[in-house]
Amino acid sequence: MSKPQVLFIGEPNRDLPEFHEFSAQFECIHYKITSKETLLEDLQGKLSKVVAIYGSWLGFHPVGGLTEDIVQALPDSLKLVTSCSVGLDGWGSEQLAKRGIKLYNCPSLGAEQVADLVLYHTLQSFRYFKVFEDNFRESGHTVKTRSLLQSASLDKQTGKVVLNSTDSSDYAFGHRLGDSLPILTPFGKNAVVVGFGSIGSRIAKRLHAIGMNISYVKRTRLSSEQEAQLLFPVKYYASLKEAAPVADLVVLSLPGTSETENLYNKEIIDLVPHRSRVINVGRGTIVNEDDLLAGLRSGKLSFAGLDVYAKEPAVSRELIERQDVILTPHIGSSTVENFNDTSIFCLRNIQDVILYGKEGLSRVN
Ligand SMILES: NC(=O)c1ccc[n+]([C@@H]2O[C@H](COP(=O)([O-])OP(=O)(O)OC[C@H]3O[C@@H](n4cnc5c(N)ncnc54)[C@H](O)[C@@H]3O)[C@@H](O)[C@H]2O)c1
Repeated sequence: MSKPQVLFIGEPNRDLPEFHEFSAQFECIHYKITSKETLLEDLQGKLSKVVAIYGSWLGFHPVGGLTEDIVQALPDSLKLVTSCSVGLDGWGSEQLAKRGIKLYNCPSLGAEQVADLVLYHTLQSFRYFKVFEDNFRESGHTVKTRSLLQSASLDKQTGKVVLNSTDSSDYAFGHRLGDSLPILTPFGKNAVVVGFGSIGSRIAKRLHAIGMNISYVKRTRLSSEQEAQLLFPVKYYASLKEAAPVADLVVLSLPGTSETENLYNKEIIDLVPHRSRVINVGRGTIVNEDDLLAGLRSGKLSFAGLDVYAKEPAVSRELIERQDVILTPHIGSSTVENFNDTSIFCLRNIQDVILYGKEGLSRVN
């Protein structure tokens, strides 16, 4: 008897024992999406018997996501689509539901990793280690580097450090970047974590560990038992607008939805303290990048740490060139452990639904 066919539009780790078991049970079709036309043709032709799609991380993004026309072309045999990602943008959840096809994402298996990245951005946001390192690599001299940066200035308009080459020989402690930017410790400063789910709560734990006071914004407050279980003190705010006046640092760890679009905008930037900082690991649409850049140019904001972007995968040139902005290419959860864990989660869901008649975990439609 022939094995049920599963379409892989992204690669799992084929060395995993779980994949070996899976490939003994299923006919695995490894497929590269080249164009929408070819995909639509193949779905009606050589892929017309697949029972499940392993969507991996990228899914159908190369052809603009699981759009209505692709969903309509999916074979009647198809029972489920799995995504390794938490985010649901581009996965055609509602259209799939209309055709009776189940969509599964992965729960936040990489939440710890995303929180690690926020810790990195937070340390950068107060200490500017990267600016020091970049200049140190140029000069190869510890005191000279600190002296150069202490006598430099940060051009707020461009976000670039402008070195003053005539004054670099005096001893400098390294506690200032030019006249305008003091290097501060995060210890004792206020972090406002917006979106207090799997990732947000782990971010809070790390930022508490470096001495920050933690406030959180969530639609509904945690119960007093849930707050006690965190094992560190937290303050609740019902909205970012209410929390903004205390926010030395705002961390955004929310999904990208119509409700969260432009949540961090000029109105919020006007409310935060002078030299406030922002880190976004949620989705790019949450930050109004024009307002963010205006905030940096005016000096109201002293730092932005971004892992996600409004027009991802593209990033604005001005963000790239500014030294008061640290950019990472959407790698918050990108570790081998998370890659493998999410693969195994998706493979199990396919086995459970197709072979064992179970419901599967983390169904989203
Ligand atoms: N940068 C990365 O690599 C990376 C990796 C994984 C997830 N993410 C993003 O992080 C987001 C959060 O992930 P998670 O695992 O913590 O999800 P989660 O569902 O556990 O938590 C999301 C939290 O946001 C809250 N929320 C949603 N809308 C809100 C609003 N309008 N106001 C206040 N709170 C709101 C929810 O109530 C929930 O507490 C994901 O949706 C995804 O977009 C990014």
